[in-house]
Amino acid sequence: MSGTSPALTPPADAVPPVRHPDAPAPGELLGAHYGQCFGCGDDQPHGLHLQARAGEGVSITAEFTVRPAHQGAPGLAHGGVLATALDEALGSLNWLLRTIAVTGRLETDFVRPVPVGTTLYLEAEVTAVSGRKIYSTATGRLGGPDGPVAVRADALFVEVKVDHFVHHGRQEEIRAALNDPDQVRRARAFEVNP
Ligand SMILES: CCCCCCCCCCCCCC(=O)SCCNC(=O)CCNC(=O)[C@H](O)C(C)(C)COP(=O)(O)OP(=O)(O)OC[C@H]1O[C@@H](n2cnc3c(N)ncnc32)[C@H](O)[C@@H]1OP(=O)(O)O
Repeated sequence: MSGTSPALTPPADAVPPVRHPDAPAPGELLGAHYGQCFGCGDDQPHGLHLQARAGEGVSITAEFTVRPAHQGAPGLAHGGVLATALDEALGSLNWLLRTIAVTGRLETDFVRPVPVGTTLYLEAEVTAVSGRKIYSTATGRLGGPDGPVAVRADALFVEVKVDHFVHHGRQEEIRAALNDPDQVRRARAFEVNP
């Protein structure tokens, strides 16, 4: 069974997404938005270490290899881990729009079991934008970019200001992120919609 709930159907006044002129070129790695991010952070030992690559338009590709630490059932990936990989892939799209946004809603279909050792080939794209609301969709395929779909997700991200993190996050991490010597990562986190 699959389908998208009405909350994830763009309204009639939604417009196609516009790739930012300074977005990374197709084929370029996006890099992490925050070193400690569970989805993409290089400095996060427990993380998924997802590396997204810019595609055409407002799309990305990424690969995620399921490790023993990601199991739910014996030998199979935990669904929550797969949803995290999809969430991260979808979240990375916002860098191509140069918008900071957080996941408001994420609907996931688990179509096939994903064994440990498998590499999931993820593709994600923004489909529409309506004010602060960003609609996007993603798939994860087994064995290669043209392999069978194992997971898919539709999402609504909501644009926020940097204040969102300053108000809700812990001061020590915010300060560390502001002082990050990696200028691109700092720009991704804080300078896109002052
Ligand atoms: C320190 C480093 C910084 C890093 C920066 C990069 C960060 C990247 C991180 C990436 C990590 C990976 C990604 C992650 O894991 S992001 C982490 C997981 N997500 C969150 O923590 C978000 C928590 N939620 C919120 O903060 C608020 O609820 C938000 C900000 C989402 C909205 O509250 P806000 O008060 O601002 O706005 P609003 O309530 O007026 O809503 C606005 C519009 O949106 C519509 N709507 C809202 N929710 C839903 C829903 N569930 N279904 C359907 N629609 C929904 C709503 O109807 C309205 O529509 P309309 O009436 O206008 O038509």
